[in-house]
Amino acid sequence: MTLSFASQALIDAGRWIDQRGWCPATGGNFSMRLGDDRALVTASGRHKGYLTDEDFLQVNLAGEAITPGKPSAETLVHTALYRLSPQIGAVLHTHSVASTVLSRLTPGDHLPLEGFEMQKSLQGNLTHEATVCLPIFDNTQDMQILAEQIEQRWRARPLQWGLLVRGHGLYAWGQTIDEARRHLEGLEFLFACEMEMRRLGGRG
Ligand SMILES: CSCCC(=O)C(=O)COP(=O)(O)O
Ligand SMILES: [Zn+2]
Repeated sequence: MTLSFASQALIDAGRWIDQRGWCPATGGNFSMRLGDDRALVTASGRHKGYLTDEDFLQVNLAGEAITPGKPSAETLVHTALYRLSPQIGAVLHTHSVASTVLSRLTPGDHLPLEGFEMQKSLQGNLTHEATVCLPIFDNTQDMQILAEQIEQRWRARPLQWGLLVRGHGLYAWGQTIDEARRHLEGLEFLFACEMEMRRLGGRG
């Protein structure tokens, strides 16, 4: 994976995500794996719709910057995911209204989604009849703690596709940037459907 391919892929993803309103007001952060031991991550505090080549830096998988700049405040979540699975090649973190609200409306540690054809947008999911369970973690400003909680839950059972942080947003990932984008878009569609079902009092 070359640096210029990765930064252009994340710039493109940022424009696309911004057009959908999923990263308002500098919210969100993105990364791509550059190899076994490093990743490219967005700099902290940048608007994700207007990223340029200057808005990225490299970090090792302990989350430490190895090129100049201040990495995203949430870098430790990205690097925890890269450590947990060598299959993960890209991570997109967004702050959509649906992920923020639905994660607050849902008690417990996961959001069940069932009965939607679009569950098949998530890798390995072949039917609307299975229940997709998306993990929810309580929000914290301590990224070390959040990263440890993710690692702990992953070791009990590997997580798939993404996770929600309550009242905060979604982390979606994939083997490639294209797969991460598909998981993000599929999950956002499912969240919007679930919100509408709850608003209308529907089931079935
Ligand atoms: C106004 S966004 C609050 C911080 C956050 O949750 C986020 O995703 C952006 O943080 P970063 O340091 O990556 O810009
Ligand atoms: Zn965030």
